[in-house]
Amino acid sequence: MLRSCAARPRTLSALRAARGGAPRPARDPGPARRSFSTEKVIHKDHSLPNPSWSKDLRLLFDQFMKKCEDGSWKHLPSSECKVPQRIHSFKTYFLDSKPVKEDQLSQARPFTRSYEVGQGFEYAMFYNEDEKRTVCLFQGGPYLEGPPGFLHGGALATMIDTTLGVCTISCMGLFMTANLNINFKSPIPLCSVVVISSQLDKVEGRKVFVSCNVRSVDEKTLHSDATGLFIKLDPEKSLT
Ligand SMILES: CCCCCCCCCCCCCC(=O)SCCNC(=O)CCNC(=O)[C@H](O)C(C)(C)COP(=O)(O)OP(=O)(O)OC[C@H]1O[C@@H](n2cnc3c(N)ncnc32)[C@H](O)[C@@H]1OP(=O)(O)O
Repeated sequence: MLRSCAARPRTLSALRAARGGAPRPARDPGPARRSFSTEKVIHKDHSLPNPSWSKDLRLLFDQFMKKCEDGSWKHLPSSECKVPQRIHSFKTYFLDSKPVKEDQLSQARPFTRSYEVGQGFEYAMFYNEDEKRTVCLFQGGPYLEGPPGFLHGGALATMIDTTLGVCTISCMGLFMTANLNINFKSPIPLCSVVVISSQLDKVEGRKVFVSCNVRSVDEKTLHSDATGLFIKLDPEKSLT
C-alpha cells in the first residue's frame, strides 16, 4: 500500500485542515526548528514503481513480483528499514558515547533515499531466503554522473554495499561492512537499469562473506563483480 510521502513531515495544521478543522496560523518555529519537524514521520515505500522508472525497470519489477507469488522470493519494502528502528537497534552499539546529536539523528535518512524522485538511486530489492540471495534492480539517475554520460563508480559502490548489506542483514542481523572489493569491468550508461545479484557465500563466526555481480538488463554485459566482508556487531564493543 502506498502511504504518504516521507520526504516532508506532515504538519499538525495540514492534518487539521484535512479533517475539516481550521488550520492554526503559521508561526515561525525559530531557527533551531525551521528545517525539520519532530512530529512523527510517515514513511513511504520508495521501492515501488514511480513515474521516473523506465520501461526496463518496470518490466523487471513485474517479473520479480511474479516470482514472489509462490513465496520463493520476497519483495523488500524500503519502509522496513525505517530510520528510527535502525537508530534504536544501532544505539545499543554506541553505549555511553554519543557522537551524533539527537536533533541530527532526527533528520537522518538512508543515503540511497536522500535524492528527489528519479534524480538519484531508484531501486527495488528482492530476497530469496532458501538461496540466501538478494537481487537489486537499480536505475541510477542524472545526479549520479561520474564520467560524462556514465554512472559514478562511487554510486555503484554504494548500491553494491547496500545490496550486500541487505543480503547479510536479511540472513543474519546487524552488521557493518569491513571490506568491499569491486572490479569495475564496463561503465554503466547514466539512467540505464542494471541488476545486482548478490549471494551469501560463507559464514565464519561473526564474519559473513558475500559476493555479487552487476549485469545489464539483457545479461549480456557484466558491468562489475564484487566481494564483501561483513562483521556481526559485538554488543560488548563500542563502535566509537
Ligand atoms: C546495519 C543497521 C541496519 C541497516 C538496515 C538498512 C540496510 C542498508 C544496508 C546498508 C549497508 C551499508 C553498510 C555500511 O555502510 S557500514 C559503514 C562502513 N563500515 C564501517 O564504518 C565499519 C568500520 N569498522 C568497524 O566498525 C569495525 O572494524 C568492525 C565492526 C567492522 C569490526 O570490528 P570488531 O571489533 O567488531 O571486530 P574485530 O576487529 O574483532 O574483527 C573480527 C574478525 O573480523 C576480521 N576483520 C575485521 N575487519 C576486517 C577487514 N577489514 N578485513 C578482513 N578481516 C577483517 C578480524 O580479523 C577478525 O577475524 P578473526 O580474527 O576473528 O578471524
